[in-house]
Amino acid sequence: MGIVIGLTGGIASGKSTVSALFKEYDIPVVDADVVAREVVEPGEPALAAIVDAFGAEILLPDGTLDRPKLGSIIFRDSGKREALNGIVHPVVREKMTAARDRLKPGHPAVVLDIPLLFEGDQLHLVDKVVVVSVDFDVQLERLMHRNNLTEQAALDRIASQMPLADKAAKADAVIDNNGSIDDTKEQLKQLLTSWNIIEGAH
Ligand SMILES: CC(C)(COP(=O)(O)OP(=O)(O)OC[C@H]1O[C@@H](n2cnc3c(N)ncnc32)[C@H](O)[C@@H]1O)[C@@H](O)C(=O)NCCC(=O)NCCS
Ligand SMILES: Nc1ncnc2c1ncn2[C@@H]1O[C@H](COP(=O)(O)OP(=O)(O)OP(=O)(O)O)[C@@H](O)[C@H]1O
Repeated sequence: MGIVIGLTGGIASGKSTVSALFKEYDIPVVDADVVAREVVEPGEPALAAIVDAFGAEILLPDGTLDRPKLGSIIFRDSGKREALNGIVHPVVREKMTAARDRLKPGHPAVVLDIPLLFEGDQLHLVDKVVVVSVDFDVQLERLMHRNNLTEQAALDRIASQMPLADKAAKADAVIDNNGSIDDTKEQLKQLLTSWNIIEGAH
């Protein structure tokens, strides 16, 4: 029976980057962001609930969710963010739990990549928590660059989450992703070795 690792961090701190490194060890990763996209596809009940709460103008002409528009609303307004979370999170949690239970028996470790693991009180889903951490200025720079955001929009997104340092303080292990990908890869290898998930020579 595999150990369930909760992978979290701040927005753009490098969770997807570290997820890809876990996969190199054949450790399966279930990504909450991917699940959260699936549950709002056209025809899904969560999309209908979002339209009820935010109006039909939250849809693109083809009936799919206008993600940049919804993001520009909810990252600036905590009440609206809570309304969206209340619609999407229960469905995501149910699907993450099912994926975890399906994968756990066949693998030495399973990773649940959950950005809001702490904020959403989802610690009960996992056995250990790994936080991917970066300094604030690196996070801001990478976020602005990756999402092509203004500084203010990037600051709003960062402020909508628990401070990364608080997450790091609560983690079982912290991966420092300020340096190169190779530095990060080496830290993951050390961690998986010390938790007896891989052998040192791997
Ligand atoms: C607001 C939405 C439409 C914006 O979509 P967009 O494509 O721009 O961003 P994406 O989904 O790729 O998320 C990027 C990152 O934003 C952060 N984030 C997303 N939603 C939230 C939220 N509700 N609160 C705080 N941070 C969030 C996470 O770090 C996530 O990794 C989308 O993020 C969404 O539907 N969010 C609600 C669901 C959710 O909480 N997802 C996070 C994991 S369950
Ligand atoms: N060690 C690194 N050196 C340079 N760039 C990096 C490094 N790690 C990640 N990045 C870049 O920083 C950005 C954020 O990384 P990534 O997408 O992995 O973060 P994330 O935590 O998964 O983000 P989100 O919370 O939005 O899902 C990406 O553009 C990625 O290519």
